[in-house]
Amino acid sequence: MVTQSADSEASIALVWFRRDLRLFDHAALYHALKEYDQVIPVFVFDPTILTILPRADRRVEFIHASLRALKDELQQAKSDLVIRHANPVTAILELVAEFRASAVYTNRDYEPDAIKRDTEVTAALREQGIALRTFKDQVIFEQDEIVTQANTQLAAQPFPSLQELNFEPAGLADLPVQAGTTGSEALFENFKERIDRYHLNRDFPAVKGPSYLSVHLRFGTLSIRELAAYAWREGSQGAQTWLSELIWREFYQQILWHRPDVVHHAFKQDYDALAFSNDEALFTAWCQGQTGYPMVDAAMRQLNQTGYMHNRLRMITASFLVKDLLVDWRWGERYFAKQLIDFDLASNNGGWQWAASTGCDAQPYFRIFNPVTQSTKFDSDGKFIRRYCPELSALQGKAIHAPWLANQTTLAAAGVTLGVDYPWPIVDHACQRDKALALFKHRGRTPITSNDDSATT
Ligand SMILES: Cc1cc2nc3c(=O)[nH]c(=O)nc-3n(C[C@H](O)[C@H](O)[C@H](O)COP(=O)(O)OP(=O)(O)OC[C@H]3O[C@@H](n4cnc5c(N)ncnc54)[C@H](O)[C@@H]3O)c2cc1C
Repeated sequence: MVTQSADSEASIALVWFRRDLRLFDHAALYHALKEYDQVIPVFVFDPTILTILPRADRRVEFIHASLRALKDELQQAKSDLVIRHANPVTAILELVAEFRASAVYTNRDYEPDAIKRDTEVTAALREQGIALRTFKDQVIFEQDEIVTQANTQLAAQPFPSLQELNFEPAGLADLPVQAGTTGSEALFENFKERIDRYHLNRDFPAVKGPSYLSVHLRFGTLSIRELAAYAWREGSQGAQTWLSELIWREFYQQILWHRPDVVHHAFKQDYDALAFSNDEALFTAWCQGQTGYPMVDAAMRQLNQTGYMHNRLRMITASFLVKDLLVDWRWGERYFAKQLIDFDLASNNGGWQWAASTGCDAQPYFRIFNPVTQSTKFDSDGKFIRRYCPELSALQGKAIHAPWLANQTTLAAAGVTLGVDYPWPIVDHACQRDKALALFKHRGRTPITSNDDSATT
């Protein structure tokens, strides 16, 4: 498919992989293979991004393992992946010179920093008379394209270890997350057996309802077109609901593209003035899963332990942080960004602004999730809570959702002493809800009363 030892007559293009770590249905690769005699696949680890990450980062480990798989696949096709650890502008220019390439093909990335990087690379390449050709690949409404083309042998290229990149393993091997296209294919095959029941099961964190494909969508170890086409063909109610979720992802990517200011500001600009109290102790308790609200705590511990959180729980914990703890949604957004393996700027920002009622098409501010009602509704027998809050596992009945309401006998029978084994609630929901309503209604102006129209869900 791909060659390095270019003969002087052959036309050569680089294909620059970024968040599209696969060979199947890859727009830039498809076009490069069609238009050039020889194609050199390359990947660049950008030190500017890597240096701000912790040394053990599950995402870096996922990318590293997915690159290993991509490289193996290319080597089986008598090709290879060329990897550099350098500033992308410098690295791409050097690779162009090294391989005497006359074009660079890549798939578009819509994040503001990526757009800036690509603008710089485009300008630097233009000075050399080289084009950076970019393609839509991450979005749904694009044709399916299948890549098959054989070519000559490529000399073996080195593969840097995590240590050489100044990282260490972050425990990915202990999680049910398999990198690369092998991982995405196995998950997707499994999900196909469940897709028809997706609309029934997707909201219950103790049930294997969703696809768990988000990390693969994030790093392009599967094709969004393949998923959308499958759901469309399948056509069942479950498949249609799932397709609409894929479209939410698309929607948030479009928002980020058209309104890059949402990275730092509320989409609805008058909500930028919200005067959150930002209590650091409350924020820390939320991060650590020690709020005294079992559903919130189980969710935060799932995030901390696995790098994943169920969608229903992302909504509950985000709402709790903003509307119960009165902490700025950007604090929570940043914490999720650090912890989620599937962290995606567009979806994370969109999800947080939705929950905080500051976003486009967000839930109205007076809809405030009641964490106990949500818990009773979506984890009725407490199975999910018991998995992540084992100290509560012997609590029976409704007490699992609100231990502080249980009588002393029930708590003692379950071996739970509040304040010792498990925290008392760090805030009173009813009281905080009134404060949140007043805060949102007056948006930074002096609150007068909290006698608002409201709804509780
Ligand atoms: C506060 C908050 C933060 C979030 N942060 C992220 C994030 O950083 N990265 C991320 O991929 N998703 C994020 N989401 C969206 C959603 O929670 C996850 O995509 C989903 O839980 C991933 O699990 P899954 O792959 O099993 O989803 P499934 O239910 O199987 O859905 C399939 C795919 O559709 C897309 N999708 C589903 N729901 C949404 C949604 N509400 N918004 C955008 N895309 C969606 C995802 O790509 C997902 O993989 C966030 C949601 C909220 C409320």
